Amino acid sequence: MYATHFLDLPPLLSAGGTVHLPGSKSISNRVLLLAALASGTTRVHDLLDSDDTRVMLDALRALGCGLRREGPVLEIDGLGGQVRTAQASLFLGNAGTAMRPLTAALALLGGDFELRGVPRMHERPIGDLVDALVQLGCELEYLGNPGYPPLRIRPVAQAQLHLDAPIRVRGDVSSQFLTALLLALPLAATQRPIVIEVVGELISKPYVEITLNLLARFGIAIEREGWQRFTIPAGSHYQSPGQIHVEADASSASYFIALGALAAPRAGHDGIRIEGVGAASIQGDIRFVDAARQMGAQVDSGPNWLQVRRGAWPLKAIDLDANHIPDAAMTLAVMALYADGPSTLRNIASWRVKETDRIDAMAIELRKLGATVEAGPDFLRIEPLPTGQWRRAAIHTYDDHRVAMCFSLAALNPDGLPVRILDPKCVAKTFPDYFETLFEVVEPVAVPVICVDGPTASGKGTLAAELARQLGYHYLDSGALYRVAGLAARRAHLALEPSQEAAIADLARALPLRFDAGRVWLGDEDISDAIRTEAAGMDASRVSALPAVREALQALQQGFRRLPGLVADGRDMGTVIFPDAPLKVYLTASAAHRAERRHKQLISKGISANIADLRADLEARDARDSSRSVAPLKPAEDARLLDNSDQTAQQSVDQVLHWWRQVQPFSEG
Ligand SMILES: Nc1ncnc2c1ncn2[C@@H]1O[C@H](COP(=O)(O)OP(=O)(O)O)[C@@H](O)[C@H]1O
Ligand SMILES: Nc1ccn([C@@H]2O[C@H](COP(=O)(O)OP(=O)(O)O)[C@@H](O)[C@H]2O)c(=O)n1
Repeated sequence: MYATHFLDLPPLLSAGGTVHLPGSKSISNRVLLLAALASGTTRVHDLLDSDDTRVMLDALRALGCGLRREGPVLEIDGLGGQVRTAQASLFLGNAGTAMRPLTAALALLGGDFELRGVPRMHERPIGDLVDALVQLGCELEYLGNPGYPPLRIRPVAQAQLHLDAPIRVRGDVSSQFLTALLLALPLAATQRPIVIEVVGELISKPYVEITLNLLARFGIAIEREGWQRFTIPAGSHYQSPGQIHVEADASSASYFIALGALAAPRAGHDGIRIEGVGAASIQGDIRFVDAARQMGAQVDSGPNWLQVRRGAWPLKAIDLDANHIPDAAMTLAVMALYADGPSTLRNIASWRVKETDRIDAMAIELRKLGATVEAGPDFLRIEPLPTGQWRRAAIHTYDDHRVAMCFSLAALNPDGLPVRILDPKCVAKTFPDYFETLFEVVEPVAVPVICVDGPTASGKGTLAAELARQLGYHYLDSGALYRVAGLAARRAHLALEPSQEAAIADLARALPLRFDAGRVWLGDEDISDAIRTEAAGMDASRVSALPAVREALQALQQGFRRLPGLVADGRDMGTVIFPDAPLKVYLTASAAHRAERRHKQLISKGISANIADLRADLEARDARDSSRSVAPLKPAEDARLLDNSDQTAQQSVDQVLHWWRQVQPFSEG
């Protein structure tokens, strides 16, 4: 997951390959609640691991459910319809799929509970559900604004509930209210049937279908008359099915279906293959496939897989009532930029009460890219964005995972512009590794590299590692490779001189080297400290003067150039290894400053050192690095010089980030 302030997606050229998607959020949280209410133990396979499922699991744990993880399987001991903990305060983040059903279940279970979430959760309506529960005789109280969480629930005896008249609930704001009642009311249907009547037109019916489907798996067969009247039979009892598999998330699949439809084919691949969800899915969002086909995508499917290729190009404009695929339809809004005419998404008023007001959010961000968009109370109309008119935009994501994911598709723009996604970690709600998964199947125009070259102890490593951290880029400490080569040669008793050049190069080519969490491994040995001594630096400088050794390490270094970008530090990053890098920095500081820094660094590690010796050593190393015949230490012609003798490390970082913004600007407005 990228926990950076922003993530810059380089322009993308093509896509192809296979993706395995995480489990569906809607199915995961329903299954967790049903397993918790049921009698018996349920083994849940392929559960989604995300913010929303985590808050649900924390809540169930607090309610006294036994939860055990066995590798990829989660075992849940059901409460059998009885509370174990009669009092709890539960934090449910921004998870509507936890807040709504838990409100209903806890109101019926009997206990003293408080339910809270993040500030946005306290702006998401729950009044219609609370009204329905109060009608029934449950005791709920608003702790903040009426109609919204946080809530207080007090115990009531089942005997006090009014279950004879049908329970009426509005269906036109969120289908989650009905889902919550359907999931929870079997608790009270042991003696008599319970009828629920929907007031107003029910939206998002497919999500209710998921609910009914999963209730059936847990032994509860709801009778339905149209979408208006639901009867929970007398004697209903939740029974664990023993094992249950969570399908991959069909809404998450929408980004990859769109990718297959939008991207040019990637050499050696046959479009995008999506594993874990397909034609047999119980999720309503699988019907996104129909919409994508309507826009021109070629989609083949099996029960639990999809294969998507680009068909019509440009895509065909669409005019769609998207009420049946509210979440996935956001992806269509971005696809519409690549269509042959204006597209309209209708009947999407529910977007306004999701993680954010999604109609406004989509309109504002699409306009930032340069698009012409009309936003109505319950519709969105998007004009295609022609070549030459795209703009470099920093996309605000409103703590809404779907905004972040669907705007990543803007990186396929024909103008070859990068896209900045602000607060990329918001994808953790349903798909923590979304960007990593995307990067596995796309081919960028070029992966950006920032090179930091310069003499020893100028602060290259410090600067480069911090830049990489802030940008979410990979980091290459190329000096470490020469240090390891020097160490390996020493251990092999090879003289570090030209007579042994071929042997050292062979050794370097076959190094079983691994970088992991800031440590350097050679085979099974952590050699991070062994290569950091001054003697190891000298040895590195010696082997690095041998052309065959440099040659042997070249491909290894270039292999670090992976999405979303790379910061590389060394001596010849800008001159030899990445000559096309868009930003090259040549970092220097006076010999006196550098000797002093190295001295402090060594002392802080408990290694005794003498400034005069260090200075003599580093000047000798500078001389050798600068005078060698291959890849001598010198600034690339297009490098920006930075003398940081009088700067703090933070000032150097700020300076380079400033240059990077000049090279790669984004408009925020
Ligand atoms: N701009 C700076 N000002 C002061 N000290 C710095 C600066 N940059 C780095 N340092 C310190 O200098 C030492 C050497 O930096 P390092 O990044 O290891 O250099 P290099 O990779 O160029 O050999 C470190 O202890 C680091 O904290
Ligand atoms: N790209 C690189 C990186 C390091 N090196 C060599 O490897 C030695 C150690 O590099 P380093 O970056 O770890 O050294 P410091 O600058 O940290 O002292 C340098 O003195 C160079 O001789 C190189 O030749 N080319």
